[in-house]
Amino acid sequence: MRREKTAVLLFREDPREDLRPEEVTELRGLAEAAGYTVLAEVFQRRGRDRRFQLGRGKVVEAASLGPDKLIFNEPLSPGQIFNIGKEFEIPPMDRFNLILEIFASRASTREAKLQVELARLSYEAPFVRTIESLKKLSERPGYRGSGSYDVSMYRDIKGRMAKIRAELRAVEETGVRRRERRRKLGFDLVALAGYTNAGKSTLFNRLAEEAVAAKDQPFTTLSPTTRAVAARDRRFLLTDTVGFIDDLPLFLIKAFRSTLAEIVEADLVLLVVDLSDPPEVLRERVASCHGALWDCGCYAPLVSVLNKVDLITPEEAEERCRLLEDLAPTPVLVSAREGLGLEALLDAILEKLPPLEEFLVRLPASEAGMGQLSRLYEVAEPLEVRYGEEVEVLLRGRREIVAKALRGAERPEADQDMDDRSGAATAPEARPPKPGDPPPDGE
Ligand SMILES: Nc1nc2c(ncn2[C@@H]2O[C@H](COP(=O)(O)OP(=O)(O)OP(=O)(O)O)[C@@H](O)[C@H]2O)c(=O)[nH]1
Ligand SMILES: [Mg+2]
Repeated sequence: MRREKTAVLLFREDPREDLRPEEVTELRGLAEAAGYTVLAEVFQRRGRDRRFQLGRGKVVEAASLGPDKLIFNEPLSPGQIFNIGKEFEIPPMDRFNLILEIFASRASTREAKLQVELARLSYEAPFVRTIESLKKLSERPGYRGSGSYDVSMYRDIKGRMAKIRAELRAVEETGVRRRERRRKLGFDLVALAGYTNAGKSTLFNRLAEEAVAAKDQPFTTLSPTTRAVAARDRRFLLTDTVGFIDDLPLFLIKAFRSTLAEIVEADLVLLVVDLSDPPEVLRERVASCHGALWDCGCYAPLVSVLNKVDLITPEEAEERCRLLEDLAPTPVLVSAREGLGLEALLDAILEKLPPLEEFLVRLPASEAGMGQLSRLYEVAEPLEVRYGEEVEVLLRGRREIVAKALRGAERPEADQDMDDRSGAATAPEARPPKPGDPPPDGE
């Protein structure tokens, strides 16, 4: 088993300005989201120390607990990173490094991974340069403060960044095509969004378990963060995303957006809220989620998933629902961890997805007709099939998608990263002999 990672959090309070309690909660939340167990929180009210950010004594106190990382709330300068690492032999990091670490662990697509790597390099480049020059001055070689850099690394960074940019241009294109194709094949896309640590991934796993994963469907292995789910009589793709974080540094915004591409394409967004957050930050966080959704161009309908009800009393839950009334449309109370409220959530999801219609379709009882039939099965749910001189099939699905499948057109060439078994069913020669043969008429 992997040993757990530990950290001590260090906060410097400016003598002229109190530390906001939300800042403490947020740094703790970020550290936990990055997988650290927080051993202690250390506070000091003083002006900025040039060498260590906080006073030497406070850093000694933190270091004596023996954590893997010292996490500072305030941004560290390259010099401070160098000094702290050298003096206390525990790598320091600040809020930015922490957010980068979270993004790196969450990025699931190639594009997101590249964006995160690019953000990391552009952020660290000036640090590496400073640390290299400090190293040359220092008589102690082998310093490993903010990652282990070789002395010549700065020179390589610019080259690596250029390479990543080139690869990104190629990858962005395939992402767009993949999503288009998914849509053509009749899957609705449901995306989980919300503040970091709200419980999105926990809910994702629950829903994927609960709503029988559509095993026979070709998309179950799309990516670690997208699953095909069949709930009641509806199937959809469920996608987990990286959480929103307040005051995202500018250099990270692109990386963040690319992890959110799925949200922009979604037919429905589940906005997950941690209802156990203190009431004074709750509204602010939900509002900033709306802002982030708006910023990334997501205008899909929302279901508000008010999570972690197991941590509060029913009275508190009711009070907080009222508090969020105007910000949380279609609220559903759940506990992802305990599996409470999932049925009601599925009801809400199914109600909000674009409606399905029923169609009666007649196909020739030929090889070509059978090809069409299996293609229809890919994109719509068969309710009844009668075989006679013709094949009559009653289907439920989305009108425009059924129509396209019937035409058999729009078959993109063999695709990149999708496990697509539909190709076998509709070979090009098995397409309908008469184009536009029986149109779905909603009979
Ligand atoms: N008590 C309680 N804890 C929960 C519940 N749902 C999630 N958690 C806990 O909250 C923490 C964060 O959950 P995640 O599912 O990782 O949150 P997330 O929204 O995916 O976080 P990011 O990926 O960082 O944005 C974990 O420690 C979960 O075990 C819940 O219903 N009740
Ligand atoms: Mg998550």
